[in-house]
Amino acid sequence: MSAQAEEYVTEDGRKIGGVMMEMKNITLRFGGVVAIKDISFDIREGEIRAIIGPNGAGKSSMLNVISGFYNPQEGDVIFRGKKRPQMRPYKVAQQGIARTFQNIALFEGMSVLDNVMTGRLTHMKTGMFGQAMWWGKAQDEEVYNREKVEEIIDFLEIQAIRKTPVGRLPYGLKKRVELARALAAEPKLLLLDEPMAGMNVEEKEDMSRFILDVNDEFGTTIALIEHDMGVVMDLSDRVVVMDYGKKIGDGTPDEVRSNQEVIDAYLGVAHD
Ligand SMILES: Nc1ncnc2c1ncn2[C@@H]1O[C@H](COP(=O)(O)OP(=O)(O)OP(=O)(O)O)[C@@H](O)[C@H]1O
Repeated sequence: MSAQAEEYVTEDGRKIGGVMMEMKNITLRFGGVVAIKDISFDIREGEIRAIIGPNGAGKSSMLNVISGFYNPQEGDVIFRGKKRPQMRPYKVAQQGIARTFQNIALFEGMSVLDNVMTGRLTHMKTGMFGQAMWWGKAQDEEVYNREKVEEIIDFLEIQAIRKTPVGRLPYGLKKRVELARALAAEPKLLLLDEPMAGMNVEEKEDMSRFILDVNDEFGTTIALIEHDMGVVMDLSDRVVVMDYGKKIGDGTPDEVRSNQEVIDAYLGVAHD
């Protein structure tokens, strides 16, 4: 556990609040494979929290538990003080949790704008029937959703490509569009699965800046999986380290860097 037990302000002036999400004694099995073994950790309001570890350590499985995609066989997920019952991922999304994927999951034939618009779906109240019956209200909602989406497109500096089909974009920009779509949901907790994977140095710098800006500007809490240790140590307030489904480290970047078990299992060995 990290030294910071109370709310605190980071060196760069960001406010970290109380516990937003608590993972308590989580165990997740796939048949005979134990992907997560009795892991507990928390995510605090406003922080950037990383999950690191070697391939197959269970990081994606953990992100999928947080997003409600997998239900652990044991343990509790506590969100803002309440135990979360087993629920479908779209219900979890409605609670304010959005994510991006390790392998980009966008609609390649659709424009950037339309892709980002799909991120608003959790906020749309009227639906198609309502739109037919109650045209005025649906139209107001559409205008509001458009404004939100345009705001995010400006924020992530993708105005110039807003009409471009996503399939034509280079990899780094697709990753940014995926971030835009997740942000369009106005999440309280944003989950990023390897946001830097496959990027060159310049693209990584851009993505790091956007992640920090999102956290700073919107106060969004962020949990991310990432293999680039330079990025992880620069961005994160605290880091959880997993190995073979177990938690072997948890703390500030400095604490984790000097943890011998973490060095032996991960930091001291070459990885992608
Ligand atoms: N849907 C699944 N069915 C069966 N086994 C799975 C499934 N998903 C993950 N596993 C297994 O669970 C373990 C943890 O996998 P997971 O993908 O969570 O690790 P990871 O740390 O995210 O790895 P990577 O860094 O390679 O993405 C592995 O042994 C993996 O083979």
